[in-house]
Amino acid sequence: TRTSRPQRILKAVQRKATVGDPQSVITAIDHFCRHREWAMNVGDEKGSILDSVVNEVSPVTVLELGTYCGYSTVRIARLLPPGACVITLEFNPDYAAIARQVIKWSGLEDKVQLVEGASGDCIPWMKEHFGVQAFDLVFLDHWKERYLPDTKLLEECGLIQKGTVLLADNVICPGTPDYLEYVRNSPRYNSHYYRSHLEYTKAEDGLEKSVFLGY
Ligand SMILES: Nc1ncnc2c1ncn2CCCCCNC(=O)c1cc(-c2ccc(F)cc2)cc(O)c1O
Ligand SMILES: [Mg+2]
Repeated sequence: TRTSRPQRILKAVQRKATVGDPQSVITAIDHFCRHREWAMNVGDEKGSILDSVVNEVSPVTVLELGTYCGYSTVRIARLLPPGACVITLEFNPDYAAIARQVIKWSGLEDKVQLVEGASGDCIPWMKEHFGVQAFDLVFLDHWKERYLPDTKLLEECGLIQKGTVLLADNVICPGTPDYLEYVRNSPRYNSHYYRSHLEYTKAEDGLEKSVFLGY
């Protein structure tokens, strides 16, 4: 097919959503992915859980690993008060280009910093480049085998401090067994599993919320 799936998702947003209305962007993507073409957005069911965690934490600085088309970036940014922001890392330049347009359509570009690069390369530069002290919330939604090494990297870089909340997508499907084992058995995390479903399907999946307790 001539266009990519992310390009078709952007088209659905431009056709169905209202500029400056984040909820209409979210609704347009969910409708397209439920009725036209499945895509790996966190989706509406897990997205509601994400919303509740964002509201509970009311973070000032958020890190998102894995932007894709910007669906969860918009979900997070729309709930942030003025002065708060989400830094989102995307490895794939084609995905990043689409995400920038989706975020712009939602009118949330002032609350979002999209960085193109691999998590392992970018995380060590976070403090220096973005003046981040520590993240209040980290949403993990990138390569599933990178969840654990990147969590350890965030700890080593001092970007996770007492009270930082990690929220991980896909801990069942596709699954992140080594990450789950780590956060559930570490004395330095308090973990809770929010049972849900893989976006737009009946398959089980869920989000794991882990609060860092400090050293
Ligand atoms: N900054 C960075 N650093 C490292 N990797 C980076 C990155 N930025 C991007 N990536 C590379 C991530 C590529 C996408 C990751 N997400 C996934 O792979 C994913 C897959 C499914 C899925 C489930 C069942 C199926 F049958 C098929 C697929 C569902 C999901 O919700 C998923 O999030
Ligand atoms: Mg995911």
